[in-house]
Amino acid sequence: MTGRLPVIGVMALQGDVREHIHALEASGAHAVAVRRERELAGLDGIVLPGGESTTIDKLLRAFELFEPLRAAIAGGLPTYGSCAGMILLADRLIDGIEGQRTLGGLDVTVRRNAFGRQVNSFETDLVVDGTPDAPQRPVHAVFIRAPWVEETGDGVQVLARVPSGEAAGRIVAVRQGEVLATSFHPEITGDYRLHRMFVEIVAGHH
Ligand SMILES: NC(=O)CC[C@H](N)C(=O)O
Repeated sequence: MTGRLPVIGVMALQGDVREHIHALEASGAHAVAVRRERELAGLDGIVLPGGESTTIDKLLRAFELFEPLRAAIAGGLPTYGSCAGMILLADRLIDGIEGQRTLGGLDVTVRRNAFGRQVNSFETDLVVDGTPDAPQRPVHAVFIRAPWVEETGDGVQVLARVPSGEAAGRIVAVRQGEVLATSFHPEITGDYRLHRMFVEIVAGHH
């Protein structure tokens, strides 16, 4: 794709869409909001932002975007899901609400709201394999009613685990081919190394 910026969509049904658009634009991509099936055409990659996965599931169906997006991801569209986006990418979900569906694409089991009520939201520094300057420079990770990855399939690389505390060792960043997911929200910290990593995955895909 020499000569042009990769075009990366941000699913814009709910959640922190603007922050992801800003992070992508700051990371060498052209970012566009996606609400309709036709807006999937011509994308080199897509980001599924955080928000509330049960609401996003309903909106995906209301906007008739569920099936086209599922098919695009299954067809190899590079995808990055953060928090609720990680839930949407999970092939298997624990603690979803009744009837909640996921788009799938990532061979993992994800536990929704995994960190429990006491530690609903917290922040920690962690090393994310594959980010620029890792392991010397950890990523400051913000978790908001976050999921974790309970189990990974064969082709899934674990990029980060919670370093300490009650949830020490829990998997919070994974990659499978061109699909990337984090339990946390790098779009709100001003450190865009995860977005840069995703833009590089997208650029390398073509
Ligand atoms: N910050 C987030 O995206 C939270 C995810 C939310 N708990 C859900 O189930 O979708």
